[in-house]
Amino acid sequence: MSITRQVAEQVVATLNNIRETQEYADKAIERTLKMENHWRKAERGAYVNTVYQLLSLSRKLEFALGSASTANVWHMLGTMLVLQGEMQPDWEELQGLDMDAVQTRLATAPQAVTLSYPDWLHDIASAELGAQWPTIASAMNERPTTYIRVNRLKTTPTELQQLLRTEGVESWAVTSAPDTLRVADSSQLFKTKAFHQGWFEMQDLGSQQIAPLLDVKPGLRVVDGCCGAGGKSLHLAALMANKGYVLAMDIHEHKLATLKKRAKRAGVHMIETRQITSSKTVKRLKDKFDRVLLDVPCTGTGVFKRNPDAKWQLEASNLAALTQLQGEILQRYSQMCKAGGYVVYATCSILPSENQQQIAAFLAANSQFSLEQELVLLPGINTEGDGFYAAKLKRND
Ligand SMILES: C[S@@+](CC[C@H](N)C(=O)[O-])C[C@H]1O[C@@H](n2cnc3c(N)ncnc32)[C@H](O)[C@@H]1O
Repeated sequence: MSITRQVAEQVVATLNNIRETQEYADKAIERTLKMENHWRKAERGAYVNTVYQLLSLSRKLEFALGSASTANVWHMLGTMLVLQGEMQPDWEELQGLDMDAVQTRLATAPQAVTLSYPDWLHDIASAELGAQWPTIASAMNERPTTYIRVNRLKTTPTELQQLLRTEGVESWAVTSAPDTLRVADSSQLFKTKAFHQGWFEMQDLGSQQIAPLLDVKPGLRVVDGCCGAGGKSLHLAALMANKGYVLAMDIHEHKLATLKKRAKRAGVHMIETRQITSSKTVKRLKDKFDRVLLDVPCTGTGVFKRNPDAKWQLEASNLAALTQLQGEILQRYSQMCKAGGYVVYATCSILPSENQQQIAAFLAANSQFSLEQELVLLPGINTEGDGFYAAKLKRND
C-alpha cells in the first residue's frame, strides 16, 4: 500500500476542506504538514502526492463513481489507488465501492473526462495541439520533479551537491543542463544551509532554459519587463557574472519586495526594481536596453503538474483576456529594445494561441523584428519538466 491509513485520513480531510472552503491546495497542505510534524519523509511525500493527484484526477474519478457518490472522497481515493494498479485497501470507508461499475462507466467516458480536464480547455487544446494533446494532458497529471538552479555567483554544482548531502538532501546532475540539479525530496530544501547561503534557487528545468536565450554578457543593459518575484532576473544576473544592469519591473510591488530579498541572499547587486504604475513607466525607457525579457502573464497551462487545482479555476474568458494582454505587452514593452538588440517573449503555457500565434501577429505588424530562435517545451513530448515557450526576436533596424 502506497499510503497508510493515517495518511489517507489526512488526505481525505484536506480534500474535503479544499472543496468546502475553496482554499488553495498548497495552503491546506502546509497546515496539515505542520500539524503532523512527526511524520517521516515517506509519509509526508505520500500525503502531498496523493492530495495533488486526487485534485488533478478529480473529474475522472467523480465520473467513474457516478453522480450518487461524487462527494465521497474516500471512494475517490480508493478508486484512484486501484486504477493505479494497487490492491483495494480494506478500509471500512471503502465498503460499497464497486470497481466493476467504475470500469463500466469509464469505458463510456468522453476523452475530456478520462484525461480529467474541463471541456472548454480540452476542446481548445485538442484544436490547437491536435494529436499531441492527450500525451501532454496525461503527462501533466503526473507529479512534478523538483529542480534547482545552481547559483554560479557563489558555488559550483559539485560543491552544492556535497553541502546538500551533509544535510540529508540527495541531488543529481542533469546531463542536458549544466547548472541544474534534480532533487528527490523538496520538503527540506528551504531549511538547508545551502539555501540560506544563496547557493541555489528552486526553478523548473524548462524555466532555466529561458534566460540563456537572451545571450547576455557582463556589462549589458537588460530589462525584465514582467519580473514577478525575479526567478529569471536572478538567473540573468548570474549569467552576467553580476556585472552590468538588470532593471526588473512588475505591476505588483510585493513581488518586487520578494525579488529584493532573493537578490540579497543570492549575492546579486546589479538588479534595480521598479514598479510599473502607468504606461509612462515603460514609454520613458524607449530604445534603452540591449536585451528585453517579456515573461508575460499567461494561463499557466504548462505548469499544471505543479498547480493541479489551477486547471479547475481557469476559465475560457481568462484565456481571451490574457492573449489580449500578452499582445499589448509584447507590442509596447518591445519598444524598450535598442536597434541590434534582442527581445525574448516567454510563457509557461502550452497553447499556441499564447505562443506561436502571438509571435506571428507581432512579426506581421513589426517588420523591424525577425525571429531568431524558438523554444517549445511540451510535457510528455520533449521535456520531463514543465511546459514553456520562448521566442527570441532580433530588432534589425
Ligand atoms: C509569468 S509571471 C513572471 C514570472 C517571473 N518572470 C519569474 O521567472 O519568476 C508574469 C508576471 O507578469 C506580471 N504582470 C501582469 N501584468 C503586467 C503588466 N501589464 N506589466 C508588467 N507585468 C505584468 C505579473 O504580476 C507576474 O508577476
